[in-house]
Amino acid sequence: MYNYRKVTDDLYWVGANDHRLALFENIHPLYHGVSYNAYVLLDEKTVLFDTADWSVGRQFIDNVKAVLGGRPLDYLVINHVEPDHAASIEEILLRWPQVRIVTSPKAVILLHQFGFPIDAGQVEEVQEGDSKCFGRHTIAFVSAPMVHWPEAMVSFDTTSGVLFSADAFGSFRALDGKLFADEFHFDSEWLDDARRYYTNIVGKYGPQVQALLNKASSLVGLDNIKFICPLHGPVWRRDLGYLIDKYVHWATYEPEERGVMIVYASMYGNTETAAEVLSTKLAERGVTNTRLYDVSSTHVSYLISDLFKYSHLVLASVTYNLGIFPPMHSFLMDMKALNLQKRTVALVENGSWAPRSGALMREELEKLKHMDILDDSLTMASSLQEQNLGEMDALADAIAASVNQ
Ligand SMILES: Cc1cc2nc3c(=O)[nH]c(=O)nc-3n(C[C@H](O)[C@H](O)[C@H](O)COP(=O)(O)O)c2cc1C
Repeated sequence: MYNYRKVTDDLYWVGANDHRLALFENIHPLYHGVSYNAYVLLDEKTVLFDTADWSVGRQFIDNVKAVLGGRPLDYLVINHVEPDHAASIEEILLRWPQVRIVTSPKAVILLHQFGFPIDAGQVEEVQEGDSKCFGRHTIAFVSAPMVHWPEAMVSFDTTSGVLFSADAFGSFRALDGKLFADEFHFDSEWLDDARRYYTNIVGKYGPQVQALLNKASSLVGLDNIKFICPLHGPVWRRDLGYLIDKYVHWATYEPEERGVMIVYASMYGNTETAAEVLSTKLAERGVTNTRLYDVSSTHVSYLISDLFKYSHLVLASVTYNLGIFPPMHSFLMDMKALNLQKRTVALVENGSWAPRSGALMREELEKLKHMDILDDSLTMASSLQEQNLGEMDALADAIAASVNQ
């Protein structure tokens, strides 16, 4: 049974929701599912923008057929070839063999690599600056390299102001029958999923996202964008500035809020206690926009997401066989892989015979850009003791002063 949604008078969402996938990209946990979005434009010509993951292929095809209502499918525009969007291409070609494919040259190479059987004769390659008229609507194509794959492009309908944004502006979480961001309480229901999606999937490519935002501004004009139709998550038709502002923060690695993320690594609870005591002391100094995480039981995608949100970070770690506690080391490696920068960091180390974690974490943090590592730190010997409380107070003072700057 079809279940499509009308976006504008002649544009339809024909995607579908997946609630069964446990790990997105086989890495990132999904507790609220994910949507795979595709769109059909009914102009003089009919145009499908992207397809959907194989897992929702039946629903997707039902939706496309229902919207076409017996009309042929004339064009398939492929903005992004990642299999969670391109997997159903073959199904489209089998059902509408005369369809013509409009995509970037790099996408053609990847389509062949993935074994999606496109015929050279049915492909129309487009470059940045090209546009194509489908009747009433003219679509301009803008390359979006490494947002987040090399072949990615976005398509802008110069007639209706619809930006088909590929994976840009996407989000985890299924749509569950709704579609538009204004049909949700986005801030409370979606923002964390949208941030966790961007920071872990696209976060490394801040400069490339900034380049795309600048192109959208110079080539298209942000005021001319009336709808944002991403490949995951809600469609935006109002308050686009809210979403673009979030992207500007995330792409430039500027924190959204002045607050403190305390991430601890502890085996027997002593370092955990120290992290709690620090959080208490921060609260007593009026710093209450804080979050406390156990690095062992929090999936790193959530830690990365909140690190893009908050201005300050405390890393409290045991020493483990003369090294950093492995889950804490993994978190540091993920920060580096995602180009994380521009944060103020405080360090707490614990060790029972040769504490080293603080120095080792500092070494890793110094490899990141624009990280301000506070001089004040704390070294514990197995557990927090009376003689440590002076250092702990000084550390809390230094963090509070920095947050309140
Ligand atoms: C397997 C293991 C390896 C450890 N390796 C070191 C080490 O190399 N150097 C050190 O000073 N302490 C070492 N410790 C002690 C811890 O760093 C820490 O002091 C102790 O676990 C208490 O902290 P916790 O209660 O937060 O786990 C180790 C502890 C364990 C269980």
